[in-house]
Amino acid sequence: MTVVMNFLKRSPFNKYRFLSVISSSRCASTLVLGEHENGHMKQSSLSAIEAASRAIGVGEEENSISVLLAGSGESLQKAVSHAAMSHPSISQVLVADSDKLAHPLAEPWAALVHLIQQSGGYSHIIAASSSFGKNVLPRAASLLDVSPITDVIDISGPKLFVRPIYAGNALCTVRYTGVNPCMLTIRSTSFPVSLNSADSRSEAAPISQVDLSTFSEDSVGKSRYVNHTSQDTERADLGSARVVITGGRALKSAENFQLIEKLAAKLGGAVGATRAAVDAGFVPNELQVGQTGKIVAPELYMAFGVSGAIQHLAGMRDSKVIVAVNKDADAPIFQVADYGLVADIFEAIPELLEKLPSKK
Ligand SMILES: Cc1cc2nc3c(=O)[nH]c(=O)nc-3n(C[C@H](O)[C@H](O)[C@H](O)COP(=O)(O)OP(=O)(O)OC[C@H]3O[C@@H](n4cnc5c(N)ncnc54)[C@H](O)[C@@H]3O)c2cc1C
Repeated sequence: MTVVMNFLKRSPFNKYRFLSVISSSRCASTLVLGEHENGHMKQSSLSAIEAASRAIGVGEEENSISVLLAGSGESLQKAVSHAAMSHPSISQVLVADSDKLAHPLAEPWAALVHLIQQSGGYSHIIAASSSFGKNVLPRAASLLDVSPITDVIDISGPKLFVRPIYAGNALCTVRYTGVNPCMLTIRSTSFPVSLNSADSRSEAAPISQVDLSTFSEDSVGKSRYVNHTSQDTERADLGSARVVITGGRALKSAENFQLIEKLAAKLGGAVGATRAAVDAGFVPNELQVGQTGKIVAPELYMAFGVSGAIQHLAGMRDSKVIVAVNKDADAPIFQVADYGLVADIFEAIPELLEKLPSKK
């Protein structure tokens, strides 16, 4: 289905651009899968709306964007009110209110998307490349018998998308030539929502209830909700933080990793970790940055005792300013760093903690 057509060299990270063909059609009507927590639509879903509004509508006369929220109870109602005011491009908010959808489980959600597509006939369905989106979208695509395009970082036209391949060492341009809907997951770091466009509506978008009378029960009960743990809300969210302070295996223990946490607190940033640090049990898995962890692109990324393995770089190389501290002058992290310090982290971090002013 995917045909590689040409190769273009890309600098400075030795990336290559491929053009491959998957398929095409005209008018855009987009369904965005909205994730919500504590009565708020998540920032990553706002990025999915931003992606839909910025790019899918290119060259189209009209691009209507419907945002789908599912769940039950007060939290859903609050999230719906938030979503309806959250972005100027939203045409309507669709609400699927049912106990069967109380938790964001992939199987009932995929069945819901299938049901809505039957009546809505959307040209595009978009979700953020979060655990939720990566879980739901391929299942829904399978029910709709289309091939999804994942991890999109740029949209050149309604059916023309750019996505990284080979751990971010190459970029692939994909043309979708399949039938509707064209289904995408997008990297939220590539579609930041500007403060001007968020919260800039004077009136709430219309809200419609989804008719669930034909919702299939078959999908319910295939997976079971156990519990939900959420990151410490005091700390900046790793996926959207402006500053990320990351520690590697060199920290040696969970106790020493507190140096990274103290520095992050001082700079008002989020804590990140390499897979080696996670595997060694210094910090939980949710802090892992990289190919198999979170993708981040903060204003400032500081890496302490991180070698710069290709799988780690895949998750942070798009950061605006990269600072690396490593005692090995030949560590690969220095090849992507804007500022590098060859030093022992157990000397450098305490000195930084002492000399840096605290964030107000
Ligand atoms: C399929 C696959 C997926 C993967 N996904 C990820 C991923 O998502 N994220 C990820 O991070 N990794 C991932 N990895 C693992 C990756 O290949 C590396 O093993 C890992 O990133 C290394 O972590 P590290 O830099 O902390 O450790 P190391 O490679 O051991 O590097 C430690 C560094 O610390 C330096 N150092 C040691 N002591 C000090 C000191 N006192 N002061 C200063 N510097 C010091 C050393 O010079 C060295 O450069 C993946 C691997 C595979 C195979």
